Formats: sequence, structure tokens, C-alpha cells
Amino acid sequence: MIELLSGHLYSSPRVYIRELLQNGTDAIRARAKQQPDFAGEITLEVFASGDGSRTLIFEDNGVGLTEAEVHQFLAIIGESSKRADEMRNTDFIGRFGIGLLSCFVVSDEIVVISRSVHSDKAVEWRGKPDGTYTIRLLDGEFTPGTRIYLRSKLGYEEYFELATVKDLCRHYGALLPYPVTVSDGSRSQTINEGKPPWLLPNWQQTVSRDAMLDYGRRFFGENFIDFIPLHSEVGDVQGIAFVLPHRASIAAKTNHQVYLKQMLLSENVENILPEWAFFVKCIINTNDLLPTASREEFYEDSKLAAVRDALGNCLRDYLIYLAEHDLPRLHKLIAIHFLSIKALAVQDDQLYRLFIKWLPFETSQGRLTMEQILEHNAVIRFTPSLDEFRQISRVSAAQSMCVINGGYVFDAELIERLSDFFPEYSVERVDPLDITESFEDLNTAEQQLVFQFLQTADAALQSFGCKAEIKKFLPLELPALYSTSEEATFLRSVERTQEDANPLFASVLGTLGAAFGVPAAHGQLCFNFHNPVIAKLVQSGDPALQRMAVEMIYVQALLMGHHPLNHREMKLLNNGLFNLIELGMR
Ligand SMILES: Nc1ncnc2c1ncn2[C@@H]1O[C@H](COP(=O)(O)OP(=O)(O)OP(=O)(O)O)[C@@H](O)[C@H]1O
Repeated sequence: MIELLSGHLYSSPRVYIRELLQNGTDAIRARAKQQPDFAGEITLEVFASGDGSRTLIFEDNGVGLTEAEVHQFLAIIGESSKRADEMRNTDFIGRFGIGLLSCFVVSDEIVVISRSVHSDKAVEWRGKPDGTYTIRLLDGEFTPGTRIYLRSKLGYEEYFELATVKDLCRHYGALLPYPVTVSDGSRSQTINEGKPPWLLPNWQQTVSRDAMLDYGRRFFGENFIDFIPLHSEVGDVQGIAFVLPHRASIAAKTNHQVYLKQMLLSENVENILPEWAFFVKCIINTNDLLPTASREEFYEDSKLAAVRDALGNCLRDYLIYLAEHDLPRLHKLIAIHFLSIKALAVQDDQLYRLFIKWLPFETSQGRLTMEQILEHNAVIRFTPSLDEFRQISRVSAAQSMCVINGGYVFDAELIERLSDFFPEYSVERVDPLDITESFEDLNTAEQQLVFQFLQTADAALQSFGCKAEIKKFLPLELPALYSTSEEATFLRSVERTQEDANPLFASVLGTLGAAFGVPAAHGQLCFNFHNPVIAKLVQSGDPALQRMAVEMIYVQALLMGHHPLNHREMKLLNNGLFNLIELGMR
């Protein structure tokens, strides 16, 4: 049991300090319940033991243990004095009766000397990792409280160094309401001076904004742009959310620093805020959530869910407050954290209505806010994927058509919901092939002029599953536009994979392609009649030159639309350049 618990439950030997601090704090709380004016304190002293090992003496002036309690609570794994108490979930951190075993990770013996407030005699308990122990009553004067002696195991001396113990005490105990002092006999330091501002009563009236941001800077080492008070009655939660000064990605988990009854539970708690809240980093204290036995996270229960909702509401209220009272600050926040707000607006109608007009979108006319888009367009056009947007963004920009790239996360969903909130606007999904259909056709004379060129181009492109077209469109400098549908893009990728796959998989892919009914031509290369290169090619009437140029323009158009090239297409570009050079040399 001891090996299982001490060796496998805890993420690092460092947690032995956490468990000692926790027990000391619980003992002080138990004593303070009986003697309300009593001033609790905890000290830790480290020194070298002479044989290369190091010793730590942990001491608290808490409630202590009687001989009978030592028999019951120290000697039996899983027994805890804290469970029997009717206050268990509000006062004490411990409850499993296994925390002390973490000391066996760093030490081969635990010696506890304790005097209970209910007894005159002190008792000594010596426990070994094999489960054996001795108990004896001690003569002499002892004040109530508990002292725990640990001697480092070989290889674990670093966890008993003054600097390490200080760091660990600060790490786990910085918010503890009782002074925690660490010393090596000559130097001593109290690691938790003063309460953090957000745990002071009425701090929102008495602590300045600058002081709070300064606290955030010292605590997390970042220059946050703002802070949001957090509060939840369920779970008795208080905290601060600091607004990150840089963009956070939805995939990168922000790790919040979470305290349970003012002891650090973990720096990696993810599930205490809603998923969309990745624009803040929090420091939170809860007095009433249940930790798991490893004490590194909370049970995912309905109480935790209610806390998550309540804290989400604090953040939401802050955003609404900014929208109604502090637009400059809101714009600063949106400039960095629009992704978080988009994630929230997708699932929250009130916030959608409030924020959508300020949110930025990538469009064929550059980055615009929805307000700017709505101002000039009655029909809101978008492509659902980035690939489709790339195919047509230049052309639609040249025709002064605003098309939004809906390929980024949340954007298509937000755009599709626009007409629910603003019925005067209609929303249209744009297909790249529709765009080419809207180009101006050639007149009969022009059609005759290009007839031979078009035939040559069609023949050159046939083996690439592409059809040639020629129309008039803007911008002039664009010689051709490759467009394709979503299914065709999929088929192109099937073909490309087939090239690299082994014969069996290639034939599976072939069947898949056939099942989709591969059209003879699944892409279209639309030449621009207005473009000088195309005009010259049409004029030349030289089929060999035309074919070579068409192949190169085809590859160029694919690259501009960010379509991956297959082997044959890659070869086209090299061959084309080679032939051009040869032609020039001739
Ligand atoms: N410093 C202390 N002062 C008084 N009693 C203590 C102290 N440390 C341990 N104990 C007693 O030993 C028991 C077992 O401690 P242990 O740390 O193993 O478990 P716990 O704190 O009860 O629960 P958890 O495993 O959740 O921490 C406690 O319930 C308490 O009665």
C-alpha cells in the first residue's frame, strides 16, 4: 500500500512539502476552532546531518495528537481525523488519510512528536515504509503542536536544501493565512508576508487598478492589460482573471493557478473556466470543491460545472460592461483576443448581438470588421474554406466584391447566423466556379479569334483533368484563374495520394474516386482575355509555344490558389522553363 501510494500517486517528490504544510494548516484550523484568538504558525528548519544526508524539521502549533489519535490516525493508512468532523468540507484540506505517506518518497522514516491540546504528555511515533512503527510517551515539557523529523533518502538530498524548501513553501503556501518560516539555523525567512490584495475584504473599493496589475506582473511575470474579479457562491470561490497581453491560441491550454483553502492545488487546472476563456490567466481560491486524492485536480462533478458557469458569467459580464461603458478598452481587447470573443459569440446570442459588429474578418478587401462589411454590402458573401477563399480572393477584390474567408475557426458559423440577427442582410456561400460564371463572355468575333488557342489549351490540360475557358475579367495582370469545387479538390488530393501509395491502397483510392463519380474534368482554367500575355499567345498562333505557355500558366494558377502540385504538374514547370531557354537560344 505504502509503495503504491507514495511511489505512484504523486507527480513529484516535491509534494511532500505540500502535504506537510496542509497537515500543519489543518491542525492550526482545528485549534483555532477551539481557541478563536490563537495565532497559528509553521516553521521548517533544514540542516546537514553529517553523514551526507540532510534533515528537515517541520513544526506547527496546531491542535496536536493524543496517544490514542496517533494509534488511530498515523498508524492506519486511510484513517483521517478530518473526515469525522462535521465541518470536513469547509474547514480542512485533508480527508483521505494518505498525505503523510508522501514523505516516504524522500525519507526512509517519519518521526512525529506531537502534544495534543487535550493532553499533558507528548507522544513520539516512528513509522517505516514497511508499515511497522513504534510509539512512546515522552517525558519533559512540550507545548501543544506537532513536530515532524525527516532525514533525506540517498539521492533526495536536494529536496532538503534551504533554497528548494523555501521555493516549495512559497510555491504551495504563498497564500496561507498563517506565517510559514523557513530557516537553516542561521538564516530564516517568512515566505508569505501579507494577504494577496484580492483576498482582502472590500478590495475592489480599496485596491487600485495599478496595484492589481502590479500584483499580476509579480505573480505571473507578465504585463497583463486588465483584470477581472471572479466570484462564485457555489464552491465558495474568489479569484482574479488577468487578461493576457498577447494572443492565445484555442489549442494552447492556459494553466490557471488554483488554490484550495489557500493552499496551492495545481498550476495546471484547466477545467475550472469555460473553454472559450482562453484570453485570461487566473489565480483562484476555492474553499469548497473536492480535490482528487493526488490533490492535483478537482473531481469533475456538478459543483465544478456550476463553478465553471459562474466564473464564465463573471468574464461575460465584464465584456458586456466594456461594450456598454468602455469602448476604447474593449477595442484594445478585441484587437488581441477576438478569437475568444468569437468562440463565445458562437454560443451566446446576447454576446453575438453585442460584439459581432466589432469582430474582424479576413475578406477579399483586407481585414474588415463586420460593421465595415455590413456598411457596404447588402449580400454577405463567404467561402467556407480557406482553399476556396484563396482561389477567388484576388479576382473578387478586383471586381470590388467583398468575400469573407470563412475558413478560420468560428468564422463560417458566425457569418451563417448573421441573417438571424440582422434579417435585412442575406448571406451567400460563394463557390469559386460561380465566380468564373459571372465573368464577361467574349463576343462572336473575339470567340473566333481565340478558337484555335482554346483548342490547343484544352488539349494540353486534358490529361490534368482540367478544362480551358476564356473570359474577360479583372485584375488585368492575372493571366488565368484556376477554380474547382470542394469535391474536385478532394479528388485532386486522392489522385496525389494514389501516386505515393502502395498498389493495394492506390486501388482502394481509385475505387473511392470512382464512387464519387470522377468527372472527366474536375477543374477549370479560365484565361483572362484582357491579360497581355494571353493576348500575345492568342496572336502567336504557334501551337507548340501556346501549349508550353498554357502548361506554365496552369502551374502558376495552381500555385496562386495554394493547390498542392502532383508529380506531373511539378515536372511541367521545369520542362517549360527548359523549353523556353532552348527556344531563346535558337
Ligand atoms: N501536523 C499534524 N498535526 C496534527 N495531526 C496530524 C498532523 N499531520 C497528520 N496528522 C494526523 O494524521 C492523519 C493522517 O494524515 P494524512 O496527511 O496522512 O491524511 P489527511 O491529512 O487526513 O488526509 P489527506 O490524505 O487527504 O491529506 C490526519 O488526519 C491527522 O489526524
